[in-house]
Amino acid sequence: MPATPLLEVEDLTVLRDNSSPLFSNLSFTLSPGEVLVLRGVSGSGKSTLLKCIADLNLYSNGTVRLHGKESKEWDIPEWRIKVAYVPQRPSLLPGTPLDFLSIIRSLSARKKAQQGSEGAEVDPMGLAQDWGIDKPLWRRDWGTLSGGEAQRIALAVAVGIGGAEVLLLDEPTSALDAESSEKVEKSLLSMLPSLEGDSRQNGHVQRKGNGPKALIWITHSAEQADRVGTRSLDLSQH
Ligand SMILES: Nc1ncnc2c1ncn2[C@@H]1O[C@H](COP(=O)(O)OP(=O)(O)OP(=O)(O)O)[C@@H](O)[C@H]1O
Repeated sequence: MPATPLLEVEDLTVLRDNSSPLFSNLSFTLSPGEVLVLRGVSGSGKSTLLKCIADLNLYSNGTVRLHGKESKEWDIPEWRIKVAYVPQRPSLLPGTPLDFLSIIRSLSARKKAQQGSEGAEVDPMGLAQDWGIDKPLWRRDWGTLSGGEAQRIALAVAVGIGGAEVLLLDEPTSALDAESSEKVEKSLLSMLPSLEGDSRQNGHVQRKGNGPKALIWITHSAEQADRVGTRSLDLSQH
């Protein structure tokens, strides 16, 4: 019997307001170590697909499973942590990044206490600092941060609180310069587990396996898609 996939999307259909499908009967699976790059013209439904997977958007048909279980079989905080959506514009969040980190930490601490698990953790503030974010920025309102600062902080929180198995990245480096973007790419890839028996795993990055197990990554850059992806899906064709 084949092993249960890490993430499984089956026959997912989302309708537009006028009832025509945005995409229909979309199916794929994701294994540990994979980076699925989502491509497609603007408006083809890439963000909507990530939000459906994160259970933040309704869909008219289909199933999403993590380790063989649908979101309703997990409790919601657990699903939010394990299948974490990192928005394209985190600067729309209320309060400061530090407030946000405390809320997420209390949710995940409660969960871990219930499960008695520790889980590998990367310090979000340390990680963000590696990406050029000084500590005082965590005390500023999201709305006062630049797009690139907010993106790096939101990513560091998603990775750093631990427990995220699939990270859903909505153009995570769209506001960054090329150098910062490649730094973020390398550290995200380095946290993945290795993809067994597969040569498409961004060979130059040493994998430590201390972070999320797999990524789904929206990008409009063909170069970035080549650098990070082990596989790609073009939503314009669905
Ligand atoms: N809440 C909503 N209500 C109605 N329509 C929506 C909603 N969210 C998204 N849409 C529409 O669904 C379509 C897909 O949007 P989505 O943001 O998923 O596209 P995308 O491929 O991520 O685009 P981009 O590359 O521009 O970010 C668009 O036509 C958008 O206007």
